[in-house]
Amino acid sequence: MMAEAAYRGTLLNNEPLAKYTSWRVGGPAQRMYLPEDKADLIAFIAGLPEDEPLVWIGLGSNLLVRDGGIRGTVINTRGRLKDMRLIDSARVYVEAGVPCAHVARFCSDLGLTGAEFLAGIPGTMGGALKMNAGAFGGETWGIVDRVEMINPRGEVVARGKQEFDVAYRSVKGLENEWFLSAELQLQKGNSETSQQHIKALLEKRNASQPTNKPTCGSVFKNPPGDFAARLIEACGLKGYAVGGAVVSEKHANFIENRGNATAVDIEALIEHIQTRVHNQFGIALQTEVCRMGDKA
Ligand SMILES: Cc1cc2nc3c(=O)[nH]c(=O)nc-3n(C[C@H](O)[C@H](O)[C@H](O)COP(=O)(O)OP(=O)(O)OC[C@H]3O[C@@H](n4cnc5c(N)ncnc54)[C@H](O)[C@@H]3O)c2cc1C
Ligand SMILES: NC(=O)C1=CN([C@@H]2O[C@H](COP(=O)(O)OP(=O)(O)OC[C@H]3O[C@@H](n4cnc5c(N)ncnc54)[C@H](OP(=O)(O)O)[C@@H]3O)[C@@H](O)[C@H]2O)C=CC1
Ligand SMILES: C=C(O[C@H]1[C@H](O)[C@@H](CO)O[C@H](OP(=O)(O)OP(=O)(O)OC[C@H]2O[C@@H](n3ccc(=O)[nH]c3=O)[C@H](O)[C@@H]2O)[C@@H]1NC(C)=O)C(=O)O
Repeated sequence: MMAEAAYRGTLLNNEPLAKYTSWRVGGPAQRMYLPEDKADLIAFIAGLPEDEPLVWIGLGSNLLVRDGGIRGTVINTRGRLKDMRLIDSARVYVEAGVPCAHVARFCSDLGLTGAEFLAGIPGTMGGALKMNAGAFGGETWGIVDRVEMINPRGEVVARGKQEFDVAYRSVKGLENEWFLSAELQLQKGNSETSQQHIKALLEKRNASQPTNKPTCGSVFKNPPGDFAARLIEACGLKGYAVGGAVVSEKHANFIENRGNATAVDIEALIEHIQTRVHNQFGIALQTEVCRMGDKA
């Protein structure tokens, strides 16, 4: 590792990850780096051995970290890389650690429209770019113009949207590069209308999803032409539990941690659901949630 004086952020050893994931499960990170700001993160990565395994996390709202934890260095942007500013009339610069909800609010306050759908997505902009997070007809890459990325040598590269192969909850073209920031292209609109839109979307979401429970959102992607939740409910799996992990009674594509779930419980429940849906409907559900780390 590099000399301590060379960076301004915080380096933690053997840091438990459960408190950084919305499911509240996961073993320790061998090392975790909390950068002071973007320049500090670039310097930190440039100073690492090129073969140091790097894993990035934002708000951990789409992560299943296994109980054995993660080897190498976890870059945690939560509460860091949080600059956001208006570039010109309808363009916004946003760093990877900014929560999606803050982007939605910032844009609506400025009378810019297009980012309202981000309001209820409990992740960072970095996670939203990686996942092409979307809701209620909006998708992250629908409002992205260009991004700034970093590679394992600490080199920063500007990339245009056309360099990525973007689809439903999928972004290809990211080999060994991570997001530092994005430039969003919004439309001029009306602040009050945007705020009302956000309110309506949050109400809709709270009515159908267990937003106050520890979950990772939708566990599975929707298969073409159908809904994972419909299939899981039709298999009679609402309320089905493995250890502390249970299929939500409110929304069948959500798995709740009842308080004492382990990653093993959650993975076993995921596999059980896949088997049951496959046996009954012949459909192989694909996970949306990102699984990482070692088994305990
Ligand atoms: C209650 C609830 C509701 C949800 N609703 C939605 C929804 O409506 N729509 C939706 O799409 N998702 C939804 N999600 C899932 C989740 O919020 C999104 O996928 C979100 O974009 C994840 O962001 P994050 O910062 O938490 O990423 P994390 O979970 O921390 O990481 C997710 C992935 O992104 C990678 N990553 C993180 N930061 C970076 C970076 N800077 N550069 C490169 N890779 C990075 C990680 O390595 C990992 O592979 C929901 C989750 C919850 C808990
Ligand atoms: N704690 C739990 O049991 C659950 C947590 N989660 C998710 O886990 C992550 C960590 O939560 P927590 O430890 O409570 O941290 P915080 O409540 O401190 O939230 C961290 C950031 O996430 C934003 N956020 C929190 N909830 C939501 C939401 N429902 N929709 C949009 N943005 C949200 C917050 O925005 P703002 O500053 O505007 O409040 C804040 O910027 C968040 O993504 C949270 O949504 C999901 C389900 C259950
Ligand atoms: C939460 C996420 O994203 C969400 C996003 O918030 C919402 C709103 O746009 O639309 C998707 O959910 P979804 O497809 O389950 O949307 P919903 O409208 O709740 O349900 C779809 C259908 O499934 C049925 N349904 C839903 C829940 C349930 O328990 N049982 C059931 O049968 C509903 O009746 C409806 O006909 C995204 N999920 C996926 C996998 O695409 C996420 O990705 O983590």
